Amino acid sequence: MARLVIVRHGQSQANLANIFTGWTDSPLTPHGIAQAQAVGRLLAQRGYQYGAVHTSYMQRAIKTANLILAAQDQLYIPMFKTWRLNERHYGALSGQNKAAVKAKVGAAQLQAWRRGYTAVPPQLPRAQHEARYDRLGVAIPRAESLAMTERRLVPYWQDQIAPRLLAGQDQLVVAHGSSLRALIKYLEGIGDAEIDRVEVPNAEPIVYQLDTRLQIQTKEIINQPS
Ligand SMILES: O=C(O)[C@@H](CO)OP(=O)(O)O
Repeated sequence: MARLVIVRHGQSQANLANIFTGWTDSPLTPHGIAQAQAVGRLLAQRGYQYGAVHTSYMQRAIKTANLILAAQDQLYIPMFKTWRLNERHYGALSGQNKAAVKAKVGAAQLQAWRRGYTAVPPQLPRAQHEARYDRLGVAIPRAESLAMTERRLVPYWQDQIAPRLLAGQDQLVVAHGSSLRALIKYLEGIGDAEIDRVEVPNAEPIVYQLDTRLQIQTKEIINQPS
């Protein structure tokens, strides 16, 4: 039996400004840094020890992971960074204010893009070049639905996270609202029509106890004391 701890990054500048983020590399706010440190202290109190930590190519997740590990005195553990844990790519919505988009397209369309499973946000006319992805040999998406996000995330789960859990090592995953919704959908077998009800707040760890076949034994959401 092994433990899987998943955490969404602390508040980013884009979160604070109510801006669609996606693959935009928005930094943590001072509040986001404090949230990440508080998560680390909470997990330290529980004495969790990880075999490895997995995070994305985005600084808000990488820094949150490091702040958590620092508070747990586990900065030494292996950290794996993968584009497959990146936030869902928000396409042409990236960088736009959520309230302004809602005023333009209406609440129902906004909700479909934000929380639906198959809705693809408006695509960028061409994929943006970013040096960090050059060596990966993958096409940067022009926009992603949650379903597309799940499809690119699951191979990483199968290749890198599941084998370590099966070996009995606890794992920490620090990622994003919708990349974690995709993982939760996959792990819990949530239906396509039900996933719109799943929200993953910043810096609120979810702890799964998994059996030797990686079936969920227990799920606990750890709320930070406000
Ligand atoms: O902007 C984003 O990339 C995500 C997460 O912050 O936003 P939303 O919750 O609207 O999908």
